[in-house]
Amino acid sequence: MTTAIERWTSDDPHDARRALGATGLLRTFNDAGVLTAADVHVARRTADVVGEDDETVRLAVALAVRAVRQGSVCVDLGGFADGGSDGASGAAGAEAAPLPWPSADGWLDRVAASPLAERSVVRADLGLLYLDRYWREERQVRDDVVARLAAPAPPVDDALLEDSAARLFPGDAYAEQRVAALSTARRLTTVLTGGPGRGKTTTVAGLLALLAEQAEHAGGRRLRIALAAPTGKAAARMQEAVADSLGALPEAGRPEFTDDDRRRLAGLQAGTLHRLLGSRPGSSTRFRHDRSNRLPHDVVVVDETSMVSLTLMARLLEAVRPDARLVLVGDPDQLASVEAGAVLADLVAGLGERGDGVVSALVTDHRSESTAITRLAAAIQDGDPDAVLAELTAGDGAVELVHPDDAAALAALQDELTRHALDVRGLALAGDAAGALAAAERHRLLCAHREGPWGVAHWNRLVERRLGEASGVYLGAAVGTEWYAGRPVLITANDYSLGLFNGDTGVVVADGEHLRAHISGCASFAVSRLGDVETLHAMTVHKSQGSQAEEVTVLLPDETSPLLTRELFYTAVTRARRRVRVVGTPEAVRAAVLRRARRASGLAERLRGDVPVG
Ligand SMILES: Nc1ncnc2c1ncn2[C@@H]1O[C@H](COP(=O)(O)OP(=O)(O)OP(=O)(O)O)[C@@H](O)[C@H]1O
Repeated sequence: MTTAIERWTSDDPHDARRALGATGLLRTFNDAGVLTAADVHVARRTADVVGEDDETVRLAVALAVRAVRQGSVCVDLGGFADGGSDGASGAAGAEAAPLPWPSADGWLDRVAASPLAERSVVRADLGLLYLDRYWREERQVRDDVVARLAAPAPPVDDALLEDSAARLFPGDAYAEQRVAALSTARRLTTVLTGGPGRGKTTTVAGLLALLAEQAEHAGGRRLRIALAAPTGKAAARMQEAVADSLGALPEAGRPEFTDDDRRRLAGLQAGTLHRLLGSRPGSSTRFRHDRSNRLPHDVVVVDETSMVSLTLMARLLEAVRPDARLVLVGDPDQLASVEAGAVLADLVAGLGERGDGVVSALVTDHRSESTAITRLAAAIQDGDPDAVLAELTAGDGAVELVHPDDAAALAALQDELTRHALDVRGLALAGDAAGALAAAERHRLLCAHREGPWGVAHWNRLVERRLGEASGVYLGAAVGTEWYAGRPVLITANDYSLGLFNGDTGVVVADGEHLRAHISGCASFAVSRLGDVETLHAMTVHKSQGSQAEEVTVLLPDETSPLLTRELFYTAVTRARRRVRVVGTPEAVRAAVLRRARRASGLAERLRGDVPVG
């Protein structure tokens, strides 16, 4: 039986992923780099406790643990036995030696009949194998969504709603958003999707004005609105964009927010989902607000929902009041959450086909200055590698493909990166913080990997070395030289005392004898006060989610990299506003377009099942 399953490899006999003392199938699959020590450990411990000796059952449990580690909610054991990919990661590795996969026939049934299932350690459902916690969470999300969809629609004054929608979403130019906003206003639970610049935030701003007006018109108290996002940076961006929309000067053909709208929405603040739900020290999966202590808000809007894991969605759904509106906003084509689940994509897949307005998709691009970038992103979404390659090689200055063996082009890229870094450094040395920040945000170098020749670490070092050579000083990771004027930085952990969020970016700027880090949209800090920072000459595509730059260079790894997926490529390309350069072989481009970052999950199927159409 052939296997094309992602494997780790290591020559180090002491590699921490090797499970000491493992035997039988667990040993074989650990040696082959399919399972890590943690997968094996959990399977062995739980099986030993209940006295389960069947090696194939033990292997199945280890694979379920592995699946969660890789972002899936469950595992399709049949997918392995069929050969081909594991269905979850879709990863490559076809040249590795064949593995002794148990026959798919009866494998899941044996697990279902085992004491491990009896004791609810694992669950077999929908032909999939779950660890108990994820099975519960998936069913809870399904049950809560179904209950919300079956609940009566919130009352609205239709005439007033239509009237105000015409003012807030005027004419043909805003027709798509008007339809979406009206549909959202008339429902308790909705999903609003769209890629970058499709007008999602504009729609949210108008929608909130509509809802606040409705509440006031109904004579009730002021509408309580929660704006939340998975990261602080995304929350800050939403707050800023909504405030910009509300405060925009009157202009013919544009949304017209009145002083009454502004009064009703004054003081609107966005925050992280964790903060909204009430983080509890020592627990990342339980919050202060839950089913017995619901959130007080009448409307809860969540932006960047693609980054929300199954667990967090479960916690959100149990905390939102059953009669409060919930609006989930995001781009289901982007990379999914770091933790297990692909909830937004599942909601869209499970509810989108109903065509009843629960899912509204915004498709018109209002931002990209380049139609070539828009076409490239669309071709990636369509999974059409020929169209993607045609777009990349059409000679449009806005999109470009650079072959990694093209030494001259790579040298030119390095020169350009150095020039860009020198520009930033020049402004930073001169103490021009605003100029340095703007220059730093003009270009982003995005990598799939952290390590290796196409990884963030390598390119950060390379740019620092060249910058140092050009500046005549040593700059870089060594103690005492890591802080320098012009160092672009990425904040990697929330720091509530400083008001800094994971994902914030900035530049180090000279202030007389001292160095200060100026963070975009935030204050400046003595560099000694910053703890969790990384250098940002290059960053991972994952970390770039939720931000855009004028120009983007994407370094694709070779086609065997398991990280190379359509979602990664799409996310990277859509970070660019004006120009995108892809460094990779045509084979890597093809592999990226064709390989889905599929996460095994049963949520879409559960939702497709028996949700009432309302
Ligand atoms: N119907 C429209 N006509 C013209 N311009 C629009 C329209 N809708 C939005 N815009 C403008 O397009 C830009 C992008 O809109 P918006 O920020 O609402 O998109 P978004 O989907 O939230 O983007 P992102 O996900 O990248 O934050 C904004 O400058 C906005 O003012």
